[in-house]
Amino acid sequence: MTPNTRVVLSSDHAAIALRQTIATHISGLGWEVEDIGPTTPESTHYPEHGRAAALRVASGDCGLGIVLCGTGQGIMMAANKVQGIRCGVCSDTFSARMIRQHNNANMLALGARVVGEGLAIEIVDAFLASKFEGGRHATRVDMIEPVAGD
Ligand SMILES: O=C(CO)[C@H](O)[C@H](O)COP(=O)(O)O
Repeated sequence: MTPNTRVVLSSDHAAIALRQTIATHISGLGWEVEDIGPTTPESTHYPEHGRAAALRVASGDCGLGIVLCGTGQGIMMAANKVQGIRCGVCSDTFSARMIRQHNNANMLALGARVVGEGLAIEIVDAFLASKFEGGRHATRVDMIEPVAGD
């Protein structure tokens, strides 16, 4: 099967410039980019943007997603509420590699108020270049299931 090389990007107002820089960068690497905004700097709500990007990945329309907000945390939480999404927030390249290799993450979250542009690009590169290793990690990823709280 041909891998889906389409990557969806979204952010809130805190990360527009970094998101656009990443879009240009990965497009230059040959990835097909779906940048779903926003493009204007008005204050907006990260849950909406996290969900919108996650739905594009969960539907199979995009193979991977990259979402950004001030810390990366809120938009990661929102993305992970969509069934089938495994999104990790990363501030280092080791974690970006591991969330693909061990956790089969299909989305990466970044904090534009946490990491600078150079590091963010390296994190994105590490994420996109890494592949799920399967094996014992597949068993564990399959165990990540929603459960009702008490
Ligand atoms: O990081 C975020 C969520 O995790 C948001 O980007 C942040 O909370 C937005 O803050 P503000 O409205 O003050 O710009």
